Amino acid sequence: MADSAETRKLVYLVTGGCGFLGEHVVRMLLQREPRLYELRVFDLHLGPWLEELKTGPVQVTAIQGDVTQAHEVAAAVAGAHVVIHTAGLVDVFGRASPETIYEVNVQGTKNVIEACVQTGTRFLVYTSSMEVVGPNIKGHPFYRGNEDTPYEAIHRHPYPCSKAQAERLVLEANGRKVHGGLSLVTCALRPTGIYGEGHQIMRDFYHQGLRLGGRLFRAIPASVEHSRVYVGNVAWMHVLVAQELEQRAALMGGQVYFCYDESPYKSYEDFNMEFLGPCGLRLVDTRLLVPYWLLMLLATLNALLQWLLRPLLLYAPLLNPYTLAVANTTFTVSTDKAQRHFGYKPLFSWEDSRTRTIRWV
Ligand SMILES: NC(=O)C1=CN([C@@H]2O[C@H](COP(=O)(O)OP(=O)(O)OC[C@H]3O[C@@H](n4cnc5c(N)ncnc54)[C@H](O)[C@@H]3O)[C@@H](O)[C@H]2O)C=CC1
Ligand SMILES: C[C@@H](CO)CCC[C@@H](C)[C@H]1CC[C@H]2[C@@H]3[C@H](O)CC4=CC(=O)CC[C@]4(C)[C@H]3CC[C@]12C
Repeated sequence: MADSAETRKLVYLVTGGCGFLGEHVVRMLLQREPRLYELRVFDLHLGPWLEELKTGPVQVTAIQGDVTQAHEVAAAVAGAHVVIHTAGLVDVFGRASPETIYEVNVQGTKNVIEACVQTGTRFLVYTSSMEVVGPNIKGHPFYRGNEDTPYEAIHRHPYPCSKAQAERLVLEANGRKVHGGLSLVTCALRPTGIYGEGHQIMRDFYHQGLRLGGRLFRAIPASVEHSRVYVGNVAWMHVLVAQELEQRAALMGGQVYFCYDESPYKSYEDFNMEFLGPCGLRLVDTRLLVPYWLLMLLATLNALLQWLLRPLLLYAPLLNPYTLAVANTTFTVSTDKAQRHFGYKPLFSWEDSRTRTIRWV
């Protein structure tokens, strides 16, 4: 029934569609959007897995392109009903320069907005981040907060600064007239730390644990809690928002939503052990041996080494003053805004999310 030509008429574009989150959004759209006629997957690097999707009832169009190039973005957006903009440079390790991070995250987002306006695309869903809120440079905890919780969102690092700037542009664009005279409807989703199949840092921790004889060493107190969210639920929330934006434009346009599910609040390391434990690793408590000041010293040394070695090679370890500060600051969200505004309920239970992630690791 859903495969008839009359029901399939929507064209979606997913930027960053070959990334960790983007791939899940693409697959979720194919499973859960029966009105889909064409799915355009736009990315700097296209994945070989896209080929297997081309045999289904939906026309899957792979577009190799760069969001920093306005003409490439406009060509991809032209004729799309909905754009889900997940493309971004996720770098808190100093791999890319601040200029490149801004170019991709801010200019890239500007290009997407302008392309919607020029070509008449009305619905834009932006993948923002919890990082636009915090943790801030003062290390203030954000405890069980929601979208309206007051918090001093002051940042210095290029990644959160660029995400905050891009999110503001997207929200300000809500209501702009697009080609044809109708209004643009935008909203932004703010995932907390995403985990699940394809989460590269989780694999890195796993391999590090194997190298250390099946052990990982606790560096952060167990009392520092983080919210985490399963990638399948983040993808589901994007699909649902995209589907509901037209009907609920007045309510949802210009809004931000944290992405949440039933994953437990835990420290970053304890949460990772939910998956790495069943894969044979154990977390050794060495916090009394490695006090915080020593970790900070190591993180600062890493930053110094990165700077000194930059002319010769790229030294970008996981530990630096910024990642240490994020890992060491409580950031948990507790909200039902997405449920109230567009009926979101997690598609995957915590048990499901955990099992799928363990299987992948
Ligand atoms: N991973 C996480 O925990 C979180 C991620 N986010 C956001 O979610 C989005 C997706 O992140 P991930 O999937 O984790 O990252 P990712 O790096 O796996 O995916 C990003 C995708 O964007 C593409 N891309 C990068 N530069 C591009 C350019 N100039 N033109 C076209 N495509 C380009 C990359 O090739 C990649 O496929 C990002 O916007 C990120 O800021 C938000 C919160 C948490
Ligand atoms: C001190 C180390 C000892 O084990 C642990 C270092 C862990 C860090 C690499 C991660 C801790 C928190 C992560 C960030 C957080 O989940 C929020 C994020 C949101 C985003 O939008 C992008 C990714 C990230 C910044 C994420 C990156 C990795 C951590 C800093």
